[in-house]
Amino acid sequence: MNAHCSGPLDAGGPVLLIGAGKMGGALLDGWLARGLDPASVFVVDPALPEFTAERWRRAGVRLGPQPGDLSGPAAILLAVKPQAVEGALPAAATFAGPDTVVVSVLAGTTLATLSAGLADGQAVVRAMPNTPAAVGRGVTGCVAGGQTRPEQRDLADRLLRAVGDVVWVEDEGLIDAVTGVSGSGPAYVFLLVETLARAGVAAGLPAELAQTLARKTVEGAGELLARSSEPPEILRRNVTSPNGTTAAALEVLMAEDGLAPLMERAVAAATRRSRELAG
Ligand SMILES: NC(=O)C1=CN([C@@H]2O[C@H](COP(=O)(O)OP(=O)(O)OC[C@H]3O[C@@H](n4cnc5c(N)ncnc54)[C@H](O)[C@@H]3O)[C@@H](O)[C@H]2O)C=CC1
Ligand SMILES: O=C(O)[C@@H]1CCC=N1
Repeated sequence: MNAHCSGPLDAGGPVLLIGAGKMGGALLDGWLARGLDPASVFVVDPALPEFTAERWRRAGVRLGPQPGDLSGPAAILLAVKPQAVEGALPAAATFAGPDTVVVSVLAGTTLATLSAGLADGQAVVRAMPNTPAAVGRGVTGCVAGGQTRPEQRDLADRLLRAVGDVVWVEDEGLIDAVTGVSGSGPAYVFLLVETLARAGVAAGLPAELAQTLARKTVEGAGELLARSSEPPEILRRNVTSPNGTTAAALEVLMAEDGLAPLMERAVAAATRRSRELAG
């Protein structure tokens, strides 16, 4: 697993995180878990919960740096909500130096928007991670701006790889669909747990038992998928006895109006929303 590559994570210089909520916080925890020197990590976030701030402060992370405390970090990781980009980009521009790579995880925020708020020629990477990053099992799709040098792209890759796998695309237009599949994807899986549990209740199970069964089923299936070299289709077939119970369920799920068109519509909606956010 890439998140567990050998040797402590080395960014070759300070790293500034702007926005340390769910996604930024997961990245920061991943960096610390991978051995990045906490004294080289700076965080700007005006609304951190005190217990989170205290945990990072105690780890040695430096919170709320002023421009004089840090100039030209190796990387700036931007992880505010897309709607807050206009407030956060000036801060990034203030701290960035000519060799800083600015890595954004903001949904629907294009390389052009990022570049417009930064100095001419600033290296920029647009990335789309997902929340399993919080347990080192994320997957991030990225695209690098034209001004980004190979070593800056490598640094972005190392920082994102600290929390899971990383894939690069050359065409920025693909990032909207990456968002629709893997950025938002964990929510679809959690909804599956919720709806499977509800269906269990409808089939006669007590609610708590249905929730346990649904949750453990998705956890176990995910782990089996992770550990198996078989494609999901084979793992599905392994559950399905001819004329058995699974076949009966799959007849519903794989019908013309079953899960496939529903998932296609859901991913298309997320992809479309990512494009809308880009304006
Ligand atoms: N949550 C998810 O599943 C994923 C989120 N993303 C992207 O990550 C970004 C952050 O999302 P979440 O972490 O879910 O949101 P969040 O609300 O948990 O975190 C955002 C953080 O930014 C801080 N913030 C707001 N304005 C700021 C400013 N001007 N300067 C510094 N910090 C500021 C807030 O206090 C907050 O802690 C979004 O752009 C989202 O599109 C990307 C992939 C997955
Ligand atoms: O819902 C969102 O907009 C963000 C981006 C991908 C996951 N969460």
